[in-house]
Amino acid sequence: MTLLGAVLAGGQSRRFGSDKALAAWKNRPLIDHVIGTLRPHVDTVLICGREWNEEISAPDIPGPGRGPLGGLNAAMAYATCHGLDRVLSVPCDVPTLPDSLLRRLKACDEPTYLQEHPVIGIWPSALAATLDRHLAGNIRGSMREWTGLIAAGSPKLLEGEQLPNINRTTDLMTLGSHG
Ligand SMILES: Nc1nc2c(ncn2[C@@H]2O[C@H](COP(=O)(O)OP(=O)(O)OP(=O)(O)O)[C@@H](O)[C@H]2O)c(=O)[nH]1
Repeated sequence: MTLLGAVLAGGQSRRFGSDKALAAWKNRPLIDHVIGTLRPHVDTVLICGREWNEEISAPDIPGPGRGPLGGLNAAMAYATCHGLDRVLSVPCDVPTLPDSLLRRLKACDEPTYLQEHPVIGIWPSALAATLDRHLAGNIRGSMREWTGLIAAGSPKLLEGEQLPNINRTTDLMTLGSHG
């Protein structure tokens, strides 16, 4: 089964105070850490909600302001158009995604998201039309609402798996140079 890796990289970064995808950690922007971790797991990487260097990118559908679901909708549309069976979505602000988590999600046949961070999930492209319709009727759909609608599975992190999510500059300081 073919897999599109979608890096959800739009949003406002209000809590961070500046564009957090570009914030440097270990001398590289957060988004580059995420791309580097995701790439070995997928057939194609798509950056959703911004253009980024030479990467393939797509604007949110139906437009900006819909939150992460607008980016996921763009990824589902891209996967459908390019004959990719599934989408593995990740945020741009978790620079140390555990490989074990990505492997576990890839092994799921049904739509599945991580309970602690619903932006991280695996979605069959066959759900593209359902998501598109859902967003067409919502001002700003929430991930929780979407996952409830499709009755997606929701495993938790396993012991030892950590997900340092960077929302504020202090989160980056807490992460330090380890991780
Ligand atoms: N493509 C896309 N991604 C988004 C959008 N909003 C948030 N994201 C991504 O979803 C992930 C989680 O985002 P949040 O931290 O909840 O939201 P944010 O807008 O980035 O930050 P805050 O303004 O502080 O809430 C991050 O990877 C964001 O880049 C959006 O409208 N479009």
